[in-house]
Amino acid sequence: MRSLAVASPLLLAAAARRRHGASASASGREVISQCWNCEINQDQPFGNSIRIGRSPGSLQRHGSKNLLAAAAAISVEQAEVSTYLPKGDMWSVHKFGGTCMGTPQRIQNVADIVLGDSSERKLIIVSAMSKVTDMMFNLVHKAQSRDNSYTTALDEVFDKHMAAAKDLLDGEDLARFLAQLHSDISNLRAMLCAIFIAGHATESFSDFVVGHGELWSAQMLSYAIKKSGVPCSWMDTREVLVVKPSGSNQVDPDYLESEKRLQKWFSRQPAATIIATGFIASTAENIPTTLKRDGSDFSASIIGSLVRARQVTIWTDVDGVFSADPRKVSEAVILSTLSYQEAWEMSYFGANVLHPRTIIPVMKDNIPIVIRNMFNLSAPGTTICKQPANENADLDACVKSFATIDKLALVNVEGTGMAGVPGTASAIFSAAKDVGANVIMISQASSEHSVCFAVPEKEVAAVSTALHVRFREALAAGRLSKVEVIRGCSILAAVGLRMASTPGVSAILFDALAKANINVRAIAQGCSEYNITVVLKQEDCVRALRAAHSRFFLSKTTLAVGIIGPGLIGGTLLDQLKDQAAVLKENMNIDLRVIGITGSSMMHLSDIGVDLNQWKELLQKEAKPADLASFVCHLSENHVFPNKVLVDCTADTNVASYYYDWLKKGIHVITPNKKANSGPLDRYLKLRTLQRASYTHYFYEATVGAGLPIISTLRGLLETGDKILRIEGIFSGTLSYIFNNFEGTRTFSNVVAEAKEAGYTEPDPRDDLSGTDVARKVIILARESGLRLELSDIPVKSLVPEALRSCSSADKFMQKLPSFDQNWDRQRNEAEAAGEVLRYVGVVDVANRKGRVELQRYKRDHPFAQLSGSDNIIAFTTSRYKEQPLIVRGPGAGAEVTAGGVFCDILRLASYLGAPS
Ligand SMILES: NC(=O)c1ccc[n+]([C@@H]2O[C@H](COP(=O)([O-])OP(=O)(O)OC[C@H]3O[C@@H](n4cnc5c(N)ncnc54)[C@H](O)[C@@H]3O)[C@@H](O)[C@H]2O)c1
Ligand SMILES: N[C@@H](CCO)C(=O)O
Ligand code: NA
Repeated sequence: MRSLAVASPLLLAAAARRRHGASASASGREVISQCWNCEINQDQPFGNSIRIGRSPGSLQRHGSKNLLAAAAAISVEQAEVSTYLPKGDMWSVHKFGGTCMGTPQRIQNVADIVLGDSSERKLIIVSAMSKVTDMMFNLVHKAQSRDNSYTTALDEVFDKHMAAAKDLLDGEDLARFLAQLHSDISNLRAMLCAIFIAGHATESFSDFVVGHGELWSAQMLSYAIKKSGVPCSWMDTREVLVVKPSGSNQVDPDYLESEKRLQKWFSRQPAATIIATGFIASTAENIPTTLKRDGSDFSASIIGSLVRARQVTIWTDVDGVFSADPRKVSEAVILSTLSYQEAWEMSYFGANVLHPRTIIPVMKDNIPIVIRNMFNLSAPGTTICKQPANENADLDACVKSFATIDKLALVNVEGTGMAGVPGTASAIFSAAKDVGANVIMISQASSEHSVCFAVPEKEVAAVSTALHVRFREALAAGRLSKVEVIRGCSILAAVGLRMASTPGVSAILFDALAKANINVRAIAQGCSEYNITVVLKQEDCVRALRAAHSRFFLSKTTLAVGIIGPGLIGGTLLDQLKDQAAVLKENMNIDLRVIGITGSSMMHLSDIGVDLNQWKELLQKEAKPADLASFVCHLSENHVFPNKVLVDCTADTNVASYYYDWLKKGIHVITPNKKANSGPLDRYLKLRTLQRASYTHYFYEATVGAGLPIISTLRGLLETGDKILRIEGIFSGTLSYIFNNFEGTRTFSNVVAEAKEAGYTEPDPRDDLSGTDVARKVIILARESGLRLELSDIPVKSLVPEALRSCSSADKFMQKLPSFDQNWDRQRNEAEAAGEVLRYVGVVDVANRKGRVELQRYKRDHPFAQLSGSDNIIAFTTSRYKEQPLIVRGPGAGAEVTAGGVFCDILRLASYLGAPS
């Protein structure tokens, strides 16, 4: 005789009752023995099993339902309720999913979390260990396909749990668990054998097999908790949760009946910590069933509602609910709160939040659900609750999240014959329903000339055919002009409860899409206003998502920065940005992201921001050949960041020639490079005109006096109506240093080498010695003051010996310079004999519309003779500062001060863009 063993949790319950002193129903046992000729094994530590001594043929004859109904008979006849289930704030409910229960160590961590919760009463819902539910489904699948490898697959299930238990438990607890596991596995083996023979598993048989994963994980966790001395019971939720099937793959909880059963269960086992199985339940007839997809979350929510818990915490492996899919939007942020409706909307759109039905049970009692990361306990998680009343009503905060759905098609039904004709919409959608298509969004303009709706792309052919059939006559008669299908569409949805009744939200959304050059095919917004749905081309979807997300979620003063020329100044700037970025973000809400660095040979690009701690290595190891055009494209086509700036730290005329194009593209420009402002006048004027006419900014403070506030001082004077008469001074840090230090102790060429070494000179020091660099500064200030001068209009006294002007490189020049030292000694001695010093000065003679650059001798007590180091001194003589000029003095060259000046311009830009002051 073959022996088949079946364990029903309801029978387990009966045994549990016996352990607690209640008597099992004789009638229940009778039904079972009639059907199965079995004996109830009462020795099992948890629940029991029934040894069945009849051929498997009777399984089909009587059907699984009879068996399970028999068990029901036992369970329905219960002992009197003696202890009432307390309800309310003392309860906290936790749910741990399969990943959280994935290994013995994780189960122990779960136990620690549970033990760490100081709530008076705790109910913990657990899923099966990760992958176990799939393994169990696979067993059923194999058995019913008559694949006898189900037996080895069952061994794997056994091994997995045995290994986990051995790791986690010891002594008597381990022995009891293993005995139960053995017994369950042998029952399952028998049941699978029956399924194998029948070649078929009923849904309830399948649910019964599959639910074992939860039974084992719940028992293991309860032992693990007990091990630390805390009393703890485990609950087979099939004894408690009663659900009714409702349509395809859905069930509705029967709250009244479930509450009654929970009361009863609790009266028998009034523990303060209860570990309950997720996912599984039973029908009103006590047939095992499951809560279907994401069932454990649903279990937690239903049970949370039954005990009116203070909170339901869903533990998972992410820090909370993101504002958008983080795989698509690296900038996505964790939301601290979400209303029930928002969570609902988002989960509809495939955001991995919670299944919408999970929210319903807790929503009616306003019980918050908190999503927490079990692997990052420091993350506070996302709380899903009733909309907090005093939440900040900032326009940008109205949108909580963005979601997308791909692989859709739009169907557009168009024609003049629809307007004012009742029933057209009904006919359209009943045609869609008839072919089982799921309509995802609908849009109809009030002119009623067209109705458009989105369906999954795979369903559109059937919908289109159905519509052509349904409207054959209308199409033939011309009342409808077309039934059109547009494939390759996606939906972008913006979700937020506060969008309702807040003007301007959709304007911001559509503005962001427009700026990213994205065409919107259809729009829908219901009058609940929780959701704005936009249909667009699928290939635009991620770009649209990023553009919209960044517009609502990034700080308004997030700046994407492209650095051109990471040499002395550019490199120092990158280091300064690295050191200061966190402070700026924290204190001023300015988020600076360097998304590209290009030198003359290599460039490194990043979509979200280069790690500035290793920019040098990245530029060597993760770089591609430099290409300015694609560098600029990388910046301009980035739709994550709303504001972009190119910082030109080269001395290159060619790079400077592109500023106009960049400004035209809406990219701001900042530079210490003097070439654009001192280049051809017409180009300069064109650039400034464009800049004035647009809201794109161009800053170049470091072109004169490095970090000293020269340009800004001049602008301040001009803009407030002062009249500039004359600007004169020492504009060259290099030449200042040279003449401040050329005092007879070192040779002239030595001092030049020192200036180069100190980083004061231009890449080629001849640009300084020739006076060209000073002439450029004079031109920049002259033009700023309104003079229309060309560089060639400035007479310049060059200090570069005639013979060295054509030297092929800066290095060769430096090598040959010592041969001219004697000449310099002579000039210096002559000046000294007259009590004077040499100084190289620039003059902008605004009154006479002229400029000049010259080597002059000054008396030792003249302010220009008092300088040290690389000091610049600039004197503004104006209508207001006539008697005494306004003087700005300080180091006017060098890496730190120059990069600091460029950095200042970046922050100036941020404040123009709305950063706090
Ligand atoms: N050194 C100072 O004290 C000072 C002060 C004010 C202004 N500036 C200006 O700052 C700028 C940079 O000076 P620096 O001392 O850092 O020079 P640098 O030679 O050290 O750096 C310039 C960098 O630009 C790169 N480069 C050149 N052409 C390029 C191109 N077409 N594309 C990409 N990269 C390119 C070079 O490879 C180099 O890395 C110059 O315009 C200079 O006039 C310097
Ligand atoms: N080479 C320049 C740098 C500052 O523009 C100087 O020496 O002044
Ligand atoms: Na300056």
